[in-house]
Amino acid sequence: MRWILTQLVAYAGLIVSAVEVYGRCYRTIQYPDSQVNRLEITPDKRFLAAAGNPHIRLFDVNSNSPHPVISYDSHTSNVMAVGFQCDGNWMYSGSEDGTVKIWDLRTATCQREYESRAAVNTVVLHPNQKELISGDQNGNIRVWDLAANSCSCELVPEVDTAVRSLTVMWDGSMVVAANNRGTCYVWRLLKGTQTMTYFEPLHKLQAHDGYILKCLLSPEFCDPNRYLATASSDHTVKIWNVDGFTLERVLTGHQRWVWDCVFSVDGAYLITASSDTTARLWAMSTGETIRIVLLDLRRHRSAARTLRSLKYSGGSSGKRRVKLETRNLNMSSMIGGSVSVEFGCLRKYEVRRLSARKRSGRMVSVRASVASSPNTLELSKANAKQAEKMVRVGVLGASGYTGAEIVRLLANHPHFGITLMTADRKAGQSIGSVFPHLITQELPNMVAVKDADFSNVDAVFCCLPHGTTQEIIKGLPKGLKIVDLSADFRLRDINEYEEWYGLPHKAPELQKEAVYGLTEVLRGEIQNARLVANPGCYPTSIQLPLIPLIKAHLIEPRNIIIDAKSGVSGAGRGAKEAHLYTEIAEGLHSYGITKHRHVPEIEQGLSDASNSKITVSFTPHLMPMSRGMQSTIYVEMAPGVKVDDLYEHLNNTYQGEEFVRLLEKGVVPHTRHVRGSNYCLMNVFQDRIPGRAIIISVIDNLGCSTSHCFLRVICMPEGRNDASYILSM
Ligand SMILES: NC(=O)C1=CN([C@@H]2O[C@H](COP(=O)(O)OP(=O)(O)OC[C@H]3O[C@@H](n4cnc5c(N)ncnc54)[C@H](OP(=O)(O)O)[C@@H]3O)[C@@H](O)[C@H]2O)C=CC1
Ligand SMILES: CC(=O)N[C@@H](CCC(=O)OP(=O)(O)O)C(=O)O
Repeated sequence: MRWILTQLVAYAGLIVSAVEVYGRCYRTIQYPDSQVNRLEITPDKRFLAAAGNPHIRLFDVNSNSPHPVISYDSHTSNVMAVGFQCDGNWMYSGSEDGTVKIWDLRTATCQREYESRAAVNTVVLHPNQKELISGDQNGNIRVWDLAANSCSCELVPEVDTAVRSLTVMWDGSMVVAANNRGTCYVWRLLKGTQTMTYFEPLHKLQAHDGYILKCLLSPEFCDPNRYLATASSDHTVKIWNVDGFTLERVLTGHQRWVWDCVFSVDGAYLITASSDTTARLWAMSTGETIRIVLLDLRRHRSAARTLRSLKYSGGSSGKRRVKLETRNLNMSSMIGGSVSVEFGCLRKYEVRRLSARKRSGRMVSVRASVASSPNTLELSKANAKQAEKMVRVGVLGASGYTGAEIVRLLANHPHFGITLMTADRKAGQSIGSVFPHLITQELPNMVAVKDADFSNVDAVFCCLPHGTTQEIIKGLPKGLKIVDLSADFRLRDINEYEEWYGLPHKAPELQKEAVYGLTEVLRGEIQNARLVANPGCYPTSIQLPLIPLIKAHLIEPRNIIIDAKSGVSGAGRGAKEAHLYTEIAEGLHSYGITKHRHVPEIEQGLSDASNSKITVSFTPHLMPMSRGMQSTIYVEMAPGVKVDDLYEHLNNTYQGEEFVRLLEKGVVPHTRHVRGSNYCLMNVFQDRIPGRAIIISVIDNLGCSTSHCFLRVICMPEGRNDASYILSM
């Protein structure tokens, strides 16, 4: 038997590696400008579709050309689902942009588009080839009747619980939807009178405690036995007997989330793919692992999202089966998300005959190429515990104020493990000895940046002083996702950086790819960025209220006056005379008047919002408090605009945002109310001078700004609070 594993890596760079069962990668295809979420092979096995962001690209399976044959370009966000009509005449896709599309394969034109109104996570084609079924992030399942060209049915099994995966029985008799709460909903599919297919509720199955990332019904050749496989974030895959939905087996062995699974054509095997960087082949008869393939992620440690999906390209598509062409178990691969394993497709009788004749040979071949286990096994005990988590994080500058804050927020997080921490003067020390509140955490000791090993790191928080950061980031492995807390990559114009920071820019090339990490404003761009420049504390508190008001032309872009105050921790932990207790306590003072380094950052963000150059008067003050920040902003309203309009607009803008809150009218935000939190609280008041308004915005400089783009998402409510979402941020 020969398998092909195809592996996709989520971030820029490598995407598809095809791996034979012998463990040898025989082809790698680059998809340099996006992550890849899903792969699928055409029914004729000639082309591989890779769903990225926001495009889908088709590669010739049998060619060595690194270039796609064609690109499908009209989605505007991550494409999460892709598949083909059984004759390969058209392709369907579903995207986080909230649409399901149908494409003419040859001309790459979008023939139809259906609005789902929420990010689409999964789409399947009914075996009748006439209905698409989609599942979305808000928990809706919709049936799109292709003949009527409309949505013929809408089901909401659990409100606001993301539908992660859908699967239809090969004969079109049943559909299963799996969700983020570990629940499967099963419907019997009946021929409808008004609509093509009628969904009759059949069963509700609490399959896992964690998320179900993939559910899959067994193929035709498995009959009369029928199984449902569910792959979960709890590291297991469960096999359910569809007859009564009793638990048949629990497949244990993966060390991290299991993203995908696929049955062999005869249903005798299951292949699973996990973020532990392995794919496993399981015998359905015993539930044992026959083979583990280590997917080569050495260069792509950041790709926890990598091993998303396995798919089996052979077999039937219901009654209208795809052309069956191979006699032995050759596979034309396909994938979804990241990994695809493929067996060839055989007629039913051929499978039976072959499995009887060749099974032993197949087993030998499989056993012979068991791969070694991942590097995580070599880690120390503390590290190993952290490395088991979904995303492995390195904190550079963990002995500083912001670094410690990130360690505090991540140390007990279910999906994030801290596998590396660095310090400068404190290199060699434990985090508990520097910050005793972290003494109970099992974390690795801090090391100097030059001694850091990034082989078990997926993402890095760089909490180093500005000026030191550019060169350090330049030297980091290219596959890492980086959130830089310093100011070193915030200014697009490097001349401005040099002018305001008085330093030469040492990584102009990297500057071009850096994305400014103000989540509420630039979430889409941040999702695709490798290097995110976390906003400064003052700019965070100022831009969050002003950007929406400027964009909506509710305030004048001139005469903006900002009076801002910061706690002393804003200056970092390094010893400076100006920050001694005796210099700070019992008084306040202004600093950086007209020349504070945050001015160009604030003006950059506001100018982008207005599409014209905005200048501001900004004066920061140091307050005798350890943490907290207030910006009091005086603005001129546009003609005819009232304070209530500003209020309503901010209210609407931030309604869906967890961490930005507009207080009740008249309520004054206090820095004490946000201490230790991620929140930005704001309010808007009428000035006594007609036509002017006063905006007050408070944050915790160490909480809100430190953690702005990344941690805000980590702390998102259920549904978005998962590592895959964060890695795609
Ligand atoms: N404080 C705040 O409110 C905010 C700060 N920021 C930015 O975040 C970054 C970190 O700030 P903060 O945590 O306050 O700073 P700290 O001074 O508290 O910490 C700096 C960290 O960097 C390490 N470090 C210092 N110099 C070097 C060097 N040359 N090479 C390698 N490591 C070094 C220090 O190690 P050691 O302790 O061993 O010397 C320490 O771990 C800064 O760029 C800051 O501008 C961003 C948002 C808010
Ligand atoms: C009190 C104090 O000194 N604050 C710092 C800013 C702190 C901050 O968070 O700015 P960055 O994110 O750019 O480091 C200052 O005024 O320079």
